[in-house]
Amino acid sequence: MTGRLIPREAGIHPPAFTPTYKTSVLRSPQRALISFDSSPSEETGPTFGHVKLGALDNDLLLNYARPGASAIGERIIVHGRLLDENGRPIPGALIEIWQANAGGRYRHKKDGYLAALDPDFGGCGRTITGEDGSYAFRTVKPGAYPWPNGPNEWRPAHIHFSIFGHSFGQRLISQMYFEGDPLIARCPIAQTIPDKAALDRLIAGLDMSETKPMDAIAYRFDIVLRGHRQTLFENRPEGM
Ligand SMILES: O=C(O)c1ccc(O)c(O)c1
Repeated sequence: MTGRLIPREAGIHPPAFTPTYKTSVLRSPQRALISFDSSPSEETGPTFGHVKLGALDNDLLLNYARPGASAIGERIIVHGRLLDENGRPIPGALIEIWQANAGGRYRHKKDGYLAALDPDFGGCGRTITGEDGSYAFRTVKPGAYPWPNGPNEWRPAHIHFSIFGHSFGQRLISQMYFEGDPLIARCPIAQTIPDKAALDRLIAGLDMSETKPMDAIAYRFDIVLRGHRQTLFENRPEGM
């Protein structure tokens, strides 16, 4: 059964044109947006259940490391659940992450930051959500890094997330921040989000219950795919 894609809530998502985040200026549309009804190309999508992931794909501590080695940095577990706007789990969705290393440097040819590359850290991982929508990664806490948006601007520690839900229109790309980081309040990218509660939902909380004693600290990050569902649920009236 297919259903309409529900448009984004404009008041929650950051506006495209935010001059304090300089690169948004050239990237943002110059004309008013036009809305089209969704069609099968948005309402269908790939299914990932058949994709054979590698055993270490969700383990960034080891997936780029030399045999016997492990990435340098604060060892963390990032876990949570992928939910629809009614709080129901979304199973079988592909979650991909990418991030800087513990020193704040990406393994990317365009990243020339002074911090050293870690030979045992690549910075990319992927996983598929379980039946209960749950997912987990093992990684290092990324470092903050400077960027040329202004004379002295630093990105808070963050992990990039891409989520493929059950239709192409259910794609979400976002960033996860860490509880207690004073750079979040100073970040022009995070501060493009007009709604304080919506920004709070991008901040993972320390989760002692999933921490592995003497091994890794855990953060919980639940992801809610709002308003883009393909499948209609029985208790959800059409058009809601
Ligand atoms: O869009 C950008 O310009 C930009 C710059 C630095 C970042 O860390 C980032 O995630 C985006």
